[in-house]
Amino acid sequence: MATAGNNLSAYDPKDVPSARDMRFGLVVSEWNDQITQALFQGAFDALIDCGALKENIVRWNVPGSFELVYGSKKMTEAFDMLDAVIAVGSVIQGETKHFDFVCEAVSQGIKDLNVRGDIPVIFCVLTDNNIEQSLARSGGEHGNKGTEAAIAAIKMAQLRRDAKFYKG
Ligand SMILES: Nc1c(NC[C@H](O)[C@H](O)[C@H](O)CO)[nH]c(=O)[nH]c1=O
Ligand SMILES: CC(=O)[C@@H](O)COP(=O)(O)O
Repeated sequence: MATAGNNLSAYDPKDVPSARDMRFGLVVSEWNDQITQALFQGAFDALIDCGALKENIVRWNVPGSFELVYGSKKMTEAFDMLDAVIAVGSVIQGETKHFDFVCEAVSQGIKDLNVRGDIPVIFCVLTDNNIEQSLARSGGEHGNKGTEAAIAAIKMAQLRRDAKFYKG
């Protein structure tokens, strides 16, 4: 099912582990900052709603979504006690094929960080045909992808902890 018909902001706190002792990094693209700021706020508010402390949330900005990969990589290296990183971006189709290359690079790059690294990096990057689709997914009619990303970050942070428990 597509996003349409799903509310990206819908979650039941009872189904989400407590984030009270978790630490999160958010790397936020400055391109389309009206959208990325709304995504950040959705993620931040959801983390707090699930028990995270403000002092345990760190934010870095990068110029564009292409730089989310490097920024997220350096964040995982800079703070070894982080439980998860959320990469926040908004890519909107323009006149050329540049959209395709940026989207491919950032999706593959973040995938690689998850495969090669230990800290989960959540893909909170909108890849839209137009600004209307972006607005609808950053607090509009389809909810906020930042909220969805925060819930994913908490769940993946807990999965990482569980995995370490079983590993011993
Ligand atoms: N067009 C968009 C970009 N383009 C910029 C790239 O992400 C990158 O910063 C530049 O190529 C320099 O390396 N970035 C977005 O996040 N969203 C766009 O719509
Ligand atoms: C995603 C992009 O890089 C794109 O918005 C840039 O616009 P254009 O393809 O018109 O140069």
